[in-house]
Amino acid sequence: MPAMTSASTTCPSAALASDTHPAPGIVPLVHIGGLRKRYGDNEVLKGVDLQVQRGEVVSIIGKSGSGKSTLLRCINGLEQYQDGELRVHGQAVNAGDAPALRELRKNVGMIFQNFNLFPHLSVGRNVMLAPTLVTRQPKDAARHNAQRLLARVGLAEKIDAMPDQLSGGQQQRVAIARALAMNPEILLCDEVTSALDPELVGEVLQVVESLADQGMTLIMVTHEMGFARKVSDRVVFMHQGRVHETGAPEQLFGNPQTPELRQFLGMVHGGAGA
Ligand SMILES: Nc1ncnc2c1ncn2[C@@H]1O[C@H](COP(=O)(O)OP(=O)(O)OP(=O)(O)O)[C@@H](O)[C@H]1O
Repeated sequence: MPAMTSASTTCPSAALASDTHPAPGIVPLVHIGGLRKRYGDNEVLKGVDLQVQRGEVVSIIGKSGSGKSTLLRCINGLEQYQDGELRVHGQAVNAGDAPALRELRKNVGMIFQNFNLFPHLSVGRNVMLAPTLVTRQPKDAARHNAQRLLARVGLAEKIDAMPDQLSGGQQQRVAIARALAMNPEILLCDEVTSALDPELVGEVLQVVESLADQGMTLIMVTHEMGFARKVSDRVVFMHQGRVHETGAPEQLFGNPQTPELRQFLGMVHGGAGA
């Protein structure tokens, strides 16, 4: 994980909402500028700016309804946006362009709150599905790859089990293995522990942390403040559809600059150590 610094939390003004600027010549893996997204009359993203560098671990926090999931879904092309720039790997993300989306999904994996495994397919077939369908990987190679990925999430022996034979934590770990099957450069994690019983949260966070340690670029929406503080290079606080404050975890949690962030941290876990 590269050490990221942010000027944003040192300047308590409009700069709070601005993002870290990469050194000249370094193209961010994800570039988001002035992104706007509406559902009908409800403008959910009101000009989001965010740059994510290769290998960076970014956590997005904020109140319910602040637009966190919508932002992730835009990055993965699951939602159309109305205005602004959104580029992954230098390529514009356009939810209406099916061939471009197929390419995007090879680079960007996503894990959802509710696992979204195919219930009628075995664990192994769930993991093999995208490589065999999208990149026409031969079945033997895909199964070998699935075995390797399931071992990585501690579930090698479950390759022939059905999803309903697994606990929620195990299902989520299969979902992570499935997301890794296309060898993505970026993993988007949308509240991946929210649907789990508390005793199953740790095993999933451990897998996510190991991916972070291995250099995976991660953008995570999370309500696990302690986890965000521990694994992130940078934390982004969203408020009312904008990036309101951003910075290194120790800055953001330890020295919040805006009343909105102070209030939010006060609401969750008594401030996650803030
Ligand atoms: N498919 C949709 N159609 C219409 N409105 C939507 C849709 N998805 C989200 N919204 C609205 O967009 C706003 C932001 O939702 P979003 O899920 O992005 O927030 P969030 O910050 O991720 O919240 P939470 O922490 O509760 O998941 C909310 O007002 C929500 O009702």
